[in-house]
Amino acid sequence: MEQASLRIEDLTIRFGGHAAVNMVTCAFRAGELTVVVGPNGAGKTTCFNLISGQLRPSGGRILKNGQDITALSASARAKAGIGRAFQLTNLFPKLSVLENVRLAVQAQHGIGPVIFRRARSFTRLRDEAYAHLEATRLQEAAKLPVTALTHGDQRKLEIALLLALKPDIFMFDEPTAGMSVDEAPVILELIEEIKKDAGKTILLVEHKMDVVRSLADRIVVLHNGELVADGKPDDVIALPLVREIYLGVPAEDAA
Ligand SMILES: Nc1ncnc2c1ncn2[C@@H]1O[C@H](COP(=O)(O)OP(=O)(O)OP(=O)(O)O)[C@@H](O)[C@H]1O
Repeated sequence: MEQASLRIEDLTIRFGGHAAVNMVTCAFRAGELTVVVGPNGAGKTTCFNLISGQLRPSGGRILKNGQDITALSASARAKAGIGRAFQLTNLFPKLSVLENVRLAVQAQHGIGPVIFRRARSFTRLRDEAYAHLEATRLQEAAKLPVTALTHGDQRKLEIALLLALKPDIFMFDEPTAGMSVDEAPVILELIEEIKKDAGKTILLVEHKMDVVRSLADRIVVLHNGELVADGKPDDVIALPLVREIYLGVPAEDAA
């Protein structure tokens, strides 16, 4: 069988006596979009935090392309290709949207935030940054300071910054949360675009069932920190256990 691009084994974290993620084992493959679902408090975000390195597990391990990355810091994991769309905290608020993405592109090329000696390389980096703004439909906001962005545009910028890092594993935690009905489809189309690249592995935490159905190749269900289902969307959604715990309806009443 094809080697998983990302594998978690017996992943566990306890807060006090409570296991927020409990012995979760799961493999993710390139070319596959897995949606992680589960009720509030199921452990989805905690699981993401463990994979991206914001939290250290109490037990278990994380492998990327067969290499154990459990001991790596969050930034080392990002460099290793694990890309997570984050709330915008590391931005330069006085700089424009384009400049912020350009700095991310520059960092990905291993160039620090230095004054440019060569106009040509500067132009190349800026063009690359602009392409990410086009992909996220942010080109009209290119010159705005990041503080002037609407909530929806901030979420798009998170994804533009993620694209700049060129990860091979993409992690999105409710990417359309708080977006208007006009804006959400842009993000979903963008995720569809990323999905076309067979080399990319995508993990998505999502509550909205229409989004889950339209994007998922596979669904993993967490409940009380444990993995309770893992499989093809139709099969998982049809499971009585999933209908009860996730949709909150007895199986016979589910539409
Ligand atoms: N830093 C922490 N300290 C203590 N408990 C925590 C911490 N982080 C998460 N938890 C607990 O772990 C459990 C899982 O939380 P988590 O946020 O991962 O759930 P979730 O599935 O993402 O829920 P939601 O859909 O509401 O975002 C919850 O009981 C939560 O209270």
